[in-house]
Order: sequence, then C-alpha cells, then structure tokens
Amino acid sequence: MIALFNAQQSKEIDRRIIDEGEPGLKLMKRAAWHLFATVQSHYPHAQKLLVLCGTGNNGGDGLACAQFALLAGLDVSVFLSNENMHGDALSCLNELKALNADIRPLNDLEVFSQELGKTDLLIDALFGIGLNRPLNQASVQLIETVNTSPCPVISADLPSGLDADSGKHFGCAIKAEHTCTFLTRKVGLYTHLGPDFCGQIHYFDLHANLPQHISPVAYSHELNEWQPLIPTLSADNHKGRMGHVLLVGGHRNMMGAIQLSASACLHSGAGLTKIISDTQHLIPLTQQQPELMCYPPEALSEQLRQSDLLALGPGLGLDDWSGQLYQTCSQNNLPKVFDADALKWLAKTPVFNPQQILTPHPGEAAVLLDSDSRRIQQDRVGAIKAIQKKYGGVVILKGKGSLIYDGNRLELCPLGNPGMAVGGMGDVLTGVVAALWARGMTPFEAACTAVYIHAAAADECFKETGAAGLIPSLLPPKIGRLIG
Ligand SMILES: NC(=O)C1=CN([C@@H]2O[C@H](COP(=O)(O)OP(=O)(O)OC[C@H]3O[C@@H](n4cnc5c(N)ncnc54)[C@H](O)[C@@H]3O)[C@@H](O)[C@H]2O)[C@@H](O)CC1
Ligand SMILES: Nc1ncnc2c1ncn2[C@@H]1O[C@H](COP(=O)(O)OP(=O)(O)O)[C@@H](O)[C@H]1O
Ligand SMILES: [K+]
Repeated sequence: MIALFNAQQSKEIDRRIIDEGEPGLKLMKRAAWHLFATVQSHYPHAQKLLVLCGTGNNGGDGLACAQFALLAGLDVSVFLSNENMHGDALSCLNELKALNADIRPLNDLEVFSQELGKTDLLIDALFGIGLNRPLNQASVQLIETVNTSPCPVISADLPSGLDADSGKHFGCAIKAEHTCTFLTRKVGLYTHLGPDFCGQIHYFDLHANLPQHISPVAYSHELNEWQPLIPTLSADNHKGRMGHVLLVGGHRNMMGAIQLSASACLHSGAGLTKIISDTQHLIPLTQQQPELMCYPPEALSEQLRQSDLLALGPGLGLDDWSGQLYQTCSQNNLPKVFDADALKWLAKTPVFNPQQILTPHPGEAAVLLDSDSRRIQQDRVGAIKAIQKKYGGVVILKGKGSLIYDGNRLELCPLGNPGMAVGGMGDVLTGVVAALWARGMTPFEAACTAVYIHAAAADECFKETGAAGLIPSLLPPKIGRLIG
C-alpha cells in the first residue's frame, strides 16, 4: 500500500519534519544525493550534465545535485532562472560558486538550447510543489525547448510544470524519463496527465520520520492486496451463493455492450448472469454464450424479484424504450451498478442512494455534475468527491489513474494502459463490478478489486497484443484467471 498526498500536505509534512529538528539543508542534500545516484545508475555513461534550476527549494535540489556531479568528475553546467534565491537553496548556490562551477543565467534561450545540444542528461529542478500559477511565456518556451530536444531528463520531485494535486499542467510540463520524488508521493504523478510526464517514478523518504496524523488524499494498493478479499469457495458451493446478477441494456445496434458486460460478469464468477435486452438480441446472445439467461423487457419486473443485484446502462440508449426500462429499474430497491446511459438518465433526476456503484468516465462524470470533461480532468479528486456527495454510494471515476471513492476512502489504481481507450472496455468493467458485489464483497471492495483486476487483465493483454490489438472481448478469460 502506498499513500498519496497533495502539495499542501507535502509542504506541511516537510515543515513538520524540519520543526522536529531535521535541518532542511540536510533533506535537500539527501534529495540531491538520490538524484545523483539515479544519474549514475540509469545513465552511467553520461559525462556532460546540464542542471536547470528555479528559484525555490526545487532549484536547491538541483544545485546540490550539481555539486555531487561536479565532485564526481562530471562536466556540469547550471542554468539559473533567477539569482533571487534564499535559505537552503542559496546555501547550495554559494557552495557551488565556491567550487567555481559553470553557473549561468537563463536569459538567452538560444544559448541554453545550444548547450542542451551538447548535453548527455538534463536535471530538471525548475519547479516543484511550489508551482501554483500558470507558467509565463518564457517558462513555456523554455520547457518546450527541453521537450523538443533529444536530451533525456531526470526531474527532481516532479516534472516542472505539472500540478502535484491534479496531474494537469500549468501550460506545459517537462517530459522526464525518470522522476525522483521526495518525502511524499504526490497524487498528480499518478493520475490524469501525470504518468505521461513522469516516466519511471522513484520514491525516496529521505530517511525522515513522516508525521502520522496527516491523512493522505488517496491510497494505492497492489493487485495482490485486493485479490484475497474475493470470497473463497467452500467445497459444497452452489450457484445460489454466488450472486444472481441482472444486466439491463443492449438497445438496438448495441447488443455488444451488454454482451461484453455479461461475459465479464460470468467470468467473474457470478452464479447466474441474466440479461434484459432488445427482443431481437435474445437468441444471438444465448447462441454466443449459452450460460446466459436472456429475457425481453416485459420480463423485467419478474426478473427484478428474482435477482440479487442490478447492473444498468451498457447500450441502454436514451429513447422511450430506454426510459421505461430505466424508470422501472430505478424504482426498485435492489443494489445497483449504474454505467453508461444509465448515468445520463440518473443525471436528469438525481437521487441520493447509498446502495449503488456509479462507474462514470470523465464525460459521464461531467453530465452527472453538469460540468464539462476538461474541468473534471483538471480536478479528478474534487470531481469524484462531488459526485459521491451528490449521488451517494461508491463512485469509480475511470481513466488513467482510475479513482474509487465511498465518501471516506479514496483509492487510486495506477494500473491500465492507453490501449484500453476503446469502445466496450467500460462495459467489461461493469460486469466485473456487478459480479464481485453480488458475490458478497462490500461495494467499495468490489469496486476497487474490479478496477484493479480489469486494468491488470488489460495490461497482460497489452503485452501480448499491443495497443491496437487490445480489444475488450479478450479480457473476460484473463479476468477469470485473476479472480481465480
Ligand atoms: N526541506 C526542504 O526544503 C525540501 C525541499 N524539497 C524540494 O523543495 C521543493 C519545494 O520547494 P519550494 O516550496 O521552494 O517550491 P518550488 O521550488 O517549486 O518553487 C517555488 C518558486 O517558484 C515560484 N513560482 C511558482 N509558480 C510559478 C510560475 N508559474 N512561474 C514562475 N515562478 C513560479 C514561486 O514564487 C517560488 O519562488 C520540492 O518540490 C522539493 O523539490 C526537497 O529537497 C525535500 C526537502
Ligand atoms: N489511457 C488509459 N489508461 C488507463 N486506463 C484507461 C485509459 N483509457 C481508458 N482506460 C480504461 O478503459 C475503460 C474505458 O471505459 P469507458 O470509457 O466507459 O468505455 P466504454 O463506455 O466504451 O465501454 C475504463 O476502465 C478506463 O479506466
Ligand atoms: K522539477
């Protein structure tokens, strides 16, 4: 399990550690030592190092790293955005000056660019967690110069330009091959655009005693911490114990959506997987997957009485046919998983219900909050909390760094890959969530376990097929194996 913090908490932790007697300069030197050790282990042949330093303590990390590199015999050039430094960063600057280091002001982008062309590796120490406003034009141009150069980058604490809280950037951000992050793991490294900019993340606690009473924004676990929570099967197991799931959706032309959910639900171990769908789909659905029990819309009320859990939305549609099914389902008090079009129906007449799991992607989250997906992505943590507050239950906000929130705990799943951005991938997740909840897990555990297993199955598949070959129908058998 790892804990994820935002910038304000990270600053508070930093301050407390210093207040308790650990000098800031010592922490800075340790951070710099890890930066330099990362240079040595990942770029052992680098001879010429360029260190890009801002005016804050992030710049201080860079200056202290420059000192280690210089003492180790590397050819080091330091570019300073501004000489206006203070505190520990100023001490590091003075130490470096005493070594007659090559320190230059960043006042000519052309000179910087030429130097970068002769460099084996860049240390990015321009901005850390102190970045709190949009970058000015000069900083944007500087970062773009770095990003268009072939020179590899190690970022100190986080890629400069990235928002430690949300994973958005403040105009643009440095694209690093490695990011060495210190004291806390920042949530923005793991969600939204963060993973695109960070490269490989290395965490260093700087041998400090982290204060325990600051609760993190979110946690992240390993897949194998969720798997043991899946109920085990007794020798005299029978299908009545494994949950009866009713899936509702699959309007005309959208049979595939409900079919994918149903297949995932079956492979996740549900005792009975039943479908209410367009009448024309009933025979093909059964022919393709004989284990499924398929019913026409007229059988909905009867089947609601005979099921443990309802999953509503994949391929449901938004017309009268869909609306009638939605009305009947929403009035029923079975536990419910809402996905896809069901979320759009829910947004029309919001109801607070603790017995539900909502699975929006950012576009659907925007509908639920009457917002737009760009704003959702810029503050995914804020968005999932707002949805949960408005609608209740457990919410899964999908996308890179999928979040799961129950009003109390926030989990971030770091697994998954961009090949998952293909129609039908979310329908598969719905089936897994429904099956695990119906099998007796708590809704939060079912949601987390399903998200991790779904993403892990997609990562496994990606290794075999690549991104383009990763299609949702390949996932259910892999999901079955991961569930066991
Ligand atoms: N004890 C410590 O002091 C430690 C600090 N550490 C480093 O210190 C960093 C935090 O240091 P700071 O709080 O000084 O923050 P930063 O080094 O991120 O920089 C803040 C500076 O950048 C300026 N700034 C913010 N947004 C800007 C923008 N858009 N355009 C131009 N300038 C902007 C601020 O006015 C301020 O001067 C961490 O990220 C980490 O790298 C680590 O060395 C761990 C220990
Ligand atoms: N870039 C990505 N990285 C990780 N996971 C992703 C990425 N893009 C999509 N996903 C995952 O793929 C699934 C897509 O779901 P969704 O958008 O609802 O698809 P659909 O509605 O077509 O079934 C979600 O689980 C989401 O988290
Ligand atoms: K940085």
